[in-house]
Amino acid sequence: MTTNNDPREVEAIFQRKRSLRSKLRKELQNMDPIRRSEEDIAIQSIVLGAPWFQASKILCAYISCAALREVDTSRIISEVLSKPVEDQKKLYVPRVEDRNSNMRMLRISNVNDLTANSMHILEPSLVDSDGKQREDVMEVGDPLDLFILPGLVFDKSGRRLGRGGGYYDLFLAKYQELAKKKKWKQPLHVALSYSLQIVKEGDIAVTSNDVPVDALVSPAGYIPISQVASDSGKSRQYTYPAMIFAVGTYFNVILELEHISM
Ligand SMILES: Nc1nc2c(c(=O)[nH]1)N(C=O)[C@@H](CNc1ccc(C(=O)N[C@@H](CCC(=O)O)C(=O)O)cc1)CN2
Ligand SMILES: Nc1ncnc2c1ncn2[C@@H]1O[C@H](COP(=O)(O)OP(=O)(O)OP(=O)(O)O)[C@@H](O)[C@H]1O
Repeated sequence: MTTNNDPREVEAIFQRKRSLRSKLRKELQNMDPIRRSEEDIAIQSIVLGAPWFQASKILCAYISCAALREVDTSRIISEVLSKPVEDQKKLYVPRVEDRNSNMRMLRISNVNDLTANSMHILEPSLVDSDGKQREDVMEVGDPLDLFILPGLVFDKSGRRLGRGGGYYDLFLAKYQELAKKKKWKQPLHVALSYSLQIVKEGDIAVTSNDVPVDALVSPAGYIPISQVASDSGKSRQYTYPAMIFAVGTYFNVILELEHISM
């Protein structure tokens, strides 16, 4: 991350971002639809099978918009919502508040909770079907485990370029503050990306507001970037004390058995 205060430098970065965004928008529009749907299936299968997804209890995900050529999340969303409410992961999805980059993440427990907004993206209403105020992720007493993030362009150092609204960067910054204040572990930030959306390092210009991701999921697999992401990718995590305990228990059992057979 760079701290840029010089307005000319910031303007140059915004210009580079705008031109990269328009290049990628075109490439996504031209992507072969069969390839796109194959990649949608591959990416979502990787997420659904991942230990960090399966273990997550509270997560935020985006509701994909086909017209924007976003990686499909419908299988992930329906998998979460297919469980009875009492066994369901708590799922929070974006709702745009205003034009000043403010969005909230509200809980849904059913796909019928969503209606299209002015940008044709499905969003939750403020109140649920019982007239109750929807739960906001910023007001949940427990830490979020996972963010499943959209974006237009990514690189393998964790840089992410969104659609230019700044909604996610602002929201992620606010959530990071909250987690820090509460002394919670930060949630894993995972972005979903078609293969053509990953560009070489150095191509994405960033400012100090851009929040990096921990990992990418592309059709080629899970791409961990941060140390937590590498650890989260392992299906079983043994800490040293746990290993010593396991080995100790093994020898105790052997000794007990020998004792019995004597
Ligand atoms: N599925 C999804 N939901 C989301 C986001 C997102 O990126 N994806 N957002 C993440 O911020 C917020 C909404 N922000 C958005 C920002 C721009 C556009 C959009 O239609 N952009 C057009 C270009 C508009 C223009 O510049 O004239 C485009 O990208 O083609 C949509 C949503 C909250 N919800
Ligand atoms: N933490 C923040 N606080 C205030 N403004 C912010 C913050 N993050 C981003 N913004 C503003 O949002 C606008 C767009 O930012 P940027 O180009 O980084 O968006 P993006 O990464 O494409 O979008 P998004 O974060 O929604 O995916 C900029 O004007 C930027 O100043």
